[in-house]
Amino acid sequence: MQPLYRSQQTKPIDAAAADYLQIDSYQLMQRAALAVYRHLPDCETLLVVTGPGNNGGDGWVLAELARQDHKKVLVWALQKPATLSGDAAKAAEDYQGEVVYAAPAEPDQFDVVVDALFGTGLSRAPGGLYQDAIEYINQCQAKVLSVDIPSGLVGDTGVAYIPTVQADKTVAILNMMPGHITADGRDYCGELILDRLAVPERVYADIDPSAYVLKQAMLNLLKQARKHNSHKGSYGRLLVAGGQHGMLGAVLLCGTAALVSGAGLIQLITTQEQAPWVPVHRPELMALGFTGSEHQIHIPPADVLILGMGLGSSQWSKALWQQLMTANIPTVLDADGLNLLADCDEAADSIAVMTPHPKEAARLLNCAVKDIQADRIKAVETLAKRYQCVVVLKGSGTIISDGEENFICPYGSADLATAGTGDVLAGMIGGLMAQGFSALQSAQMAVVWHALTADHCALGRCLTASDLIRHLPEVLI
Ligand SMILES: NC(=O)C1=CN([C@@H]2O[C@H](COP(=O)(O)OP(=O)(O)OC[C@H]3O[C@@H](n4cnc5c(N)ncnc54)[C@H](OP(=O)(O)O)[C@@H]3O)[C@@H](O)[C@H]2O)[C@@H](O)CC1
Ligand SMILES: [K+]
Repeated sequence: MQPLYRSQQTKPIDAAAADYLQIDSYQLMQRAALAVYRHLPDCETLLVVTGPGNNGGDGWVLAELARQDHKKVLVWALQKPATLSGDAAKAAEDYQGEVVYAAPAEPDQFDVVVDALFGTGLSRAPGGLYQDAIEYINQCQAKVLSVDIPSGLVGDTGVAYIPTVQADKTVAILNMMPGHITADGRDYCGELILDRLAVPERVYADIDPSAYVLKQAMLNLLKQARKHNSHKGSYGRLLVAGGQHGMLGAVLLCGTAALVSGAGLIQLITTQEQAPWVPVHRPELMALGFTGSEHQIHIPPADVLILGMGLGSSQWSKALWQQLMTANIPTVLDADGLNLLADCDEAADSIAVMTPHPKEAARLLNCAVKDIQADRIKAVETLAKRYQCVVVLKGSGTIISDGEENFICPYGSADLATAGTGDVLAGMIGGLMAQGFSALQSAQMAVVWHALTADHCALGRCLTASDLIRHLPEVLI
């Protein structure tokens, strides 16, 4: 899997790469700039906006390459060459073309704008001249290409400062960062290209990544034929509990998704009144009614429990939650199941996977949603360590953590921002666990499958959770 590194890991990566290529850091910068230049959209005229560090250095080198390639180039330097240091100073010195130190008039004279303001060294919100430059870039009609990362986007977290360059294309050099694909990253990078400068991944074997990118190929496991000599009992017994009055849809979506994911036997637990309606909607699902706190539920044998979708927070909800959480069944905890967990101090040993969205994560960690989004990796890791389980933090660039390693999904889109898609995901995770996949593997495969199905449907805002379930099989063909 593709590793993602934090900014503090990029210096050792650069050093290891230079060492492997047997070149110095300036030659590495030249290779980086050439790599970015190769991805430049077709153009005659370009503006290269350079900042104070080595990202700016890449820009100066790229500008010289373009000049030598007979393009009409203008560098807009936010920092005078005399104030630059190291490789960036050398790059500015080697540039033989035209330079300006203020915003060029007529921004629409350029075919392409290269954003070389900040890379991995961004340390605060861009203000003053830098803010003006980013706003200028964002107003240009030209195609915008960002060097390494859009300026203003924090590589470690994917938080986009206001303003951040809105790139059409981003060329990441040597390595990618979590911020390229989680939180705001996908909204700012445009087309994302990684250029490793022909340095193999093994060169960084000693450097611990912050996370890995999940891959479509993980789904190959689900494409394998099942043993001919098997039966429904071979694929697990699953309980799906939740759906207080008026919320039957949540457990139906979850149970149906588990069914389509291949789980053998599925029983829904909902209110006494709603239980008879379950087979009417989905004859493959069995149902059990729970009347309330005075009802000691006879819990059927189960390999996995999925708890929380539409569960609510009433006495009925709490009583069902309490009984099931102490039943010692490996549990996928979702939605209101997580909110009830946040309200209690009891140990919850049976949780195998939890699937919070940022608001649920914030309740569990007793902080604000913006604190979760400010560092999604830290949040998911903290939850995984605290509850000793696999955590799936949903949102743009869903992150999975088992407390040791983190995995980010690069697929999916805002098409999934619709009611019930979370219930579907929980059903898929539990459905895969019931078939014998580990909690981590189930979470990884379900997240990728769910996201790719949305991409495959390409229904935009018209996608519904039911569509998603219907199209799941097509991604495995
Ligand atoms: N090393 C190598 O071999 C290679 C590196 N490569 C390239 O280098 C890039 C990393 O370079 P970098 O470390 O110099 O960081 P970079 O992002 O250019 O800027 C840091 C400067 O910006 C400043 N600054 C920060 N925030 C600011 C703000 N809001 N407003 C104003 N100033 C602000 C900060 O100042 P300070 O925070 O120290 O006050 C510092 O002066 C990397 O992304 C890649 O493109 C490639 O060529 C491959 C080879
Ligand atoms: K940049």
